[in-house]
Amino acid sequence: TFTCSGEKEVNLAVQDAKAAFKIWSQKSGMERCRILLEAARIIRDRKDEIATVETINNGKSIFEARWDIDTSWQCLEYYAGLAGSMAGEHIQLSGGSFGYTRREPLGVCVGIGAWNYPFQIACWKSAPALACGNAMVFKPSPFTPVSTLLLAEVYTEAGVPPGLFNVVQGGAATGQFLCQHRDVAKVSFTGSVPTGSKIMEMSAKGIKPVTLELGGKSPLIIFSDCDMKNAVKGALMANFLTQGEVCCNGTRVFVQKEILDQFTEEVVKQTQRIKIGDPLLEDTRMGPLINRPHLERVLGFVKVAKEQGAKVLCGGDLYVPEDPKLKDGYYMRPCVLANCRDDMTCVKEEIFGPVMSILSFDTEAEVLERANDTAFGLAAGVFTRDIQRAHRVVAELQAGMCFINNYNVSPVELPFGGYKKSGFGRENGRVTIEYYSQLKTVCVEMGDVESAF
Ligand SMILES: NC(=O)c1ccc[n+]([C@@H]2O[C@H](COP(=O)([O-])OP(=O)(O)OC[C@H]3O[C@@H](n4cnc5c(N)ncnc54)[C@H](O)[C@@H]3O)[C@@H](O)[C@H]2O)c1
Ligand SMILES: NCCCC=O
Repeated sequence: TFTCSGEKEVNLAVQDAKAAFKIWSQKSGMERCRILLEAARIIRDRKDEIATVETINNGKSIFEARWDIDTSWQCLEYYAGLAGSMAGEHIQLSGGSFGYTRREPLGVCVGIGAWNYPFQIACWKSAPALACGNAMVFKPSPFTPVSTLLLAEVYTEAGVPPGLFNVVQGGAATGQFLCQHRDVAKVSFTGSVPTGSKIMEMSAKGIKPVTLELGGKSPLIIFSDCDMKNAVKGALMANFLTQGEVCCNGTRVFVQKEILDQFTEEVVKQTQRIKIGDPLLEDTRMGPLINRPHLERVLGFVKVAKEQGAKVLCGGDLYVPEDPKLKDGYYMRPCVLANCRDDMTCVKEEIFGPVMSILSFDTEAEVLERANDTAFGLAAGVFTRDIQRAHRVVAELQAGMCFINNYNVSPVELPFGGYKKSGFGRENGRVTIEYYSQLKTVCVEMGDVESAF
């Protein structure tokens, strides 16, 4: 049980972060690099312990939580590597005068996280922020408050100044205090579209830049010339990681008519094999959903899908594990829906649960139009052996993160983020440095002032 941080605690956290910023921002990139590398090493060494905490925090399988922790320390390593090479430009002007640019940190940045990847989100935000010389106050979701505290412990042990990475706990009210705080220079948010819109509004009042990593309803397009085995594996990866609670999931699975039956049969077979149960057991691949209201919401989507004419090929109902201690857990069986149409609720709205909707298509032009017919634009995927078609199709897809012949892999070297209502700004990759720093231009006169007066 955690106490929500109120205005007083938020003020203290920001004040402390501000003091730490003064020290941290004066360090050289190489000094910051060494401390971030040490933090990455500590996470790697404590991987099993942190993954266990994450599983208890969120409910995802321990198998998957370990992947999350890997992409977390890798992110710290990646930005540690960039910290030492951040530099401006020197620009020669006439008469020996010149200009130069300095890449400077923003100050105290705020990170606000969702509950599906608590530790990973905190790392994906704090690593580039700290690498650029900023401080960060982070608020995890109140549904998953625990693992981010371990990250604060790790940074402290690695040698960052006290308060450089501060954690406050709470929900909307705490988040609002953070966004409205006058000493906060930037807000990086991961969560739903409606909350993202509120964050942007609050930040606009203080002219604060924002990064918004929001929801999605991403298309996965399977052409008839695909490698069937990989396409089926890709569809499962696109729908059932973290109990389907993944922002970039490819939940609209468009399958070319010629292979619809074969693909569907294989997907259903594999989905029914997913081992559901105690997420701390090594062979479990799907744990419980985040909480009871969310479970009921997801089951509600399946009910509406049936009413609108979809056919449930498997799952979509409550699952009660044999282990009596799990009988009240928020489990459901992963669901595959067939006979879906583009106008159905299950195809239009983000469900954020283990529900795959299969749709059929005839031609490339048709599927592209249907795939892009959404207000979201987070991710998209295509399976085909025709390499020209693969690149032609992704060039047309309105999504920030596109996969060819795979889905939901997260190399930290690649920028991640959305188009349209799925947000803007990026996490990971070199470009994210731009979102956590500002450019100062210095113009140097080597001669006399040429005055108009
Ligand atoms: N694009 C991405 O990278 C990404 C990653 C993970 C999750 N998501 C999205 O997140 C959503 C699920 O997460 P959620 O239910 O935690 O989202 P949410 O929007 O309900 O909450 C996200 C965070 O915002 C805080 N918050 C809520 N109201 C706030 C307010 N008015 N002011 C400030 N902070 C406020 C919450 O306490 C939480 O920490 C899904 O839509 C999912 O797609 C996106
Ligand atoms: N591993 C990336 C997941 C982000 C979205 O939920």
